[in-house]
Amino acid sequence: MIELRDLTKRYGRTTAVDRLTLTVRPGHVTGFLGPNGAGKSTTLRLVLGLHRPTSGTALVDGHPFAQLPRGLRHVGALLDAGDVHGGRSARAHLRALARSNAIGRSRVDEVLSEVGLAGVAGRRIGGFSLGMKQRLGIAAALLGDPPVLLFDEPFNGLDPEGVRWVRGLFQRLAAEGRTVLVSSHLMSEMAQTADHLVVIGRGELIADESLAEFAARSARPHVVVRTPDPTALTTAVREAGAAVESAADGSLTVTGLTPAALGDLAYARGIPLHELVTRAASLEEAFMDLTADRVDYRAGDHR
Ligand SMILES: Nc1ncnc2c1ncn2[C@@H]1O[C@H](COP(=O)(O)OP(=O)(O)OP(=O)(O)O)[C@@H](O)[C@H]1O
Repeated sequence: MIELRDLTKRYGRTTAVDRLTLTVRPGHVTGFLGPNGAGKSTTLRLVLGLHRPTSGTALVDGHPFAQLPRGLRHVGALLDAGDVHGGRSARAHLRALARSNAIGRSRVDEVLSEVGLAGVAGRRIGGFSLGMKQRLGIAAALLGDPPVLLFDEPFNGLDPEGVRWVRGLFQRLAAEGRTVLVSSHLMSEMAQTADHLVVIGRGELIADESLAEFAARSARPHVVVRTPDPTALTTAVREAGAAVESAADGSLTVTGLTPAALGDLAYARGIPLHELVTRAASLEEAFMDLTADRVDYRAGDHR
């Protein structure tokens, strides 16, 4: 279990993490989401004791990580897959980690085959692709068979087969009763990976709930209509206080009216409708809505 209490980290005038209080529970894959610069990596680094909090606490199974001896047996983490000594072989890299954490040598070959790198165990890491480095980072996280695992953007550089494998691995680790926290800035990745979501923006907690609750709470149903008189319908919808957007295929997407209200409105104005369907907002849209006013970096934003 990971417990954050009022966790705050400031770098000069930037507040990267702002009074974050939450509990990440075992038995779940928890997706840790937020736009670029939201504070995800900083939070993971605080949990691992790589940075000191300005205030507040981060506990792993009741203790600050730095106080846990032989850390890899308590927490496995993949932070930056590129941050490894390129001159070493994959096996030598993992053996060094195993030695300093009092983990048996045989475990190295076990995790190498688990992540699919057994065939290249003797090759220099410097020649590895990004996807192979991600697999090596995952092997390092698994090395100590820890109850708590943290992964920062683990899908970077993985091919579709790799993505599917990582998803299955996370789900298995959670089913074994471990705490699995996975950061990403892409909701679409998390929708198929996590069963619980923690969303932050500008260092603050925005949501902490199951994937199903997130979808239900944030769903903003749209009604998609086709009419031979889109101009009249657009005017009518706007006069009714709802929003409407036209698509390249000629359809209109209406937000803020039920299908019945929209049908009645068109009937009252004598506007024929040729199609009327409801469409749930995607999780990606729900995420964008939720974080819209907490995005630091937006294309076309001149500040
Ligand atoms: N060492 C540091 N010194 C100064 N500012 C920092 C440092 N590390 C992070 N920050 C700032 O803290 C904020 C949060 O950054 P962080 O990397 O934790 O976000 P993130 O959610 O992981 O983003 P991304 O999805 O882009 O990786 C950003 O404004 C960043 O510029």
